[in-house]
Amino acid sequence: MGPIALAFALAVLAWLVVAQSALKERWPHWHWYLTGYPVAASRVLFTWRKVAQLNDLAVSHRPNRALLGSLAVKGEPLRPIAPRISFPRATRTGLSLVVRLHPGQTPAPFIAAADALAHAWRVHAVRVISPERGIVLLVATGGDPLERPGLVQAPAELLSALIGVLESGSAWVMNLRQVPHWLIVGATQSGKSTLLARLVAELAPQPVALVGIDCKGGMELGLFGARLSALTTCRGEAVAVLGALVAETQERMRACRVAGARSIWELPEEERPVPVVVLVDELAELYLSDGTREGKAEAERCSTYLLRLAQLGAALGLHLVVAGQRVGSDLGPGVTALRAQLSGRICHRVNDPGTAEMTLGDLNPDAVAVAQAITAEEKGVAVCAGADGGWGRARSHLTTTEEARRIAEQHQARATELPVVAKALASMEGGERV
Ligand SMILES: Nc1ncnc2c1ncn2[C@@H]1O[C@H](COP(=O)(O)OP(=O)(O)OP(=O)(O)O)[C@@H](O)[C@H]1O
Repeated sequence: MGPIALAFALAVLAWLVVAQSALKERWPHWHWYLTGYPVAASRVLFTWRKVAQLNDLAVSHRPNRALLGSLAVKGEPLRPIAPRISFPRATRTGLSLVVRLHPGQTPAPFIAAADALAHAWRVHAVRVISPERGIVLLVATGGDPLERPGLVQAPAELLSALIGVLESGSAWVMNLRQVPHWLIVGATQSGKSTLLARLVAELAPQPVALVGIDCKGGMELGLFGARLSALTTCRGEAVAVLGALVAETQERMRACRVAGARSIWELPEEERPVPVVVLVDELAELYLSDGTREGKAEAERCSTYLLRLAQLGAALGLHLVVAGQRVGSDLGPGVTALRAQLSGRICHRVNDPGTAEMTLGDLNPDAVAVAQAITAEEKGVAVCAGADGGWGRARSHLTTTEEARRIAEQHQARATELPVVAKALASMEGGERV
């Protein structure tokens, strides 16, 4: 090959490399269709029989028992047959294929083999769905969809917030009417505050009162001060506000009883009190006592009030969103009881396995392992679990501090006054706190 031909070949190669990385950056799905899909589809077709046999997905049509003289012997029949699969179909983020189950098979062994399939096909993950009896759909995702999550849409609903994107590519929505209370955990710099900022930005335009409890001096929630109906910056104030909110639940209960309603949502619209979302940043600040008698009493009162709000709040339009770096029974006996009431769970990267276990362990042990695998680079990535037992990885949309402040100021007219809370805070300023 002459030097000119060599230079030309190198130039073409360099151009291909640049074009491919530009394609990956700007149109990732086209990059996948042209380069990733053909390779992955061939792997699926060439490896299916072997992978099915190794993972007990293949069955034999012959019985696994036979008579040997007067003895019945049981064993593994030779030549098990892998279930039939369709040709892998390309999707925007991966591929999918249909498996027709043999009689007697169920989707369970396919679910157990999902990880082995992902490794065999060298894809990010394989999900197993059974859309109809006798059929299993294997959906493979080529790369991690949370690395560069696209923008998604969700219908606007009262008390519902579009938080980000789920691993499946669909919208990650926090709907407080469906799951009334949430626990959010994550180590420092994992993305908790960004998630809270996103939640405030989504709730700010809605007719909802927001109460901030931020005992780290109001450094995090203070940004949204303009849109908050109340903000407490120390535990003394938090006790007063939480106590006032418990009194508010009693008042709402009385109103419901008089009207013969079982929740505020059954009251006529003009009589319905405004829903309240209480945001707590750093749960530990409310629970840890400084050893003094007053400190202990304050922590106990916080714990009792939070538990009371979590128990009664759902039907009365009072919702808790509690965030913290660590959650463990060492914070106090009330923490485990509170966790049981917070049915929505979000676990970012955590420093200790105990916190992941405490957040997700009672819902799904597999979710704990996935949460522990979140790395420090995956900021905003979390495992999210709802009341229905379903869970998955997700990533919040990045809402900057500046954006959140701007949205809060834009909607400050919606910061409804809560008279009982204002009274409790005023009485503190007037006397107890000095
Ligand atoms: N969804 C996201 N996508 C991209 N970057 C994110 C996302 N969420 C958070 N980050 C980035 O991660 C960094 C830390 O986020 P954040 O302040 O929310 O963490 P945190 O858990 O609240 O930390 P701390 O407890 O120290 O306040 C920020 O610089 C933010 O830009």
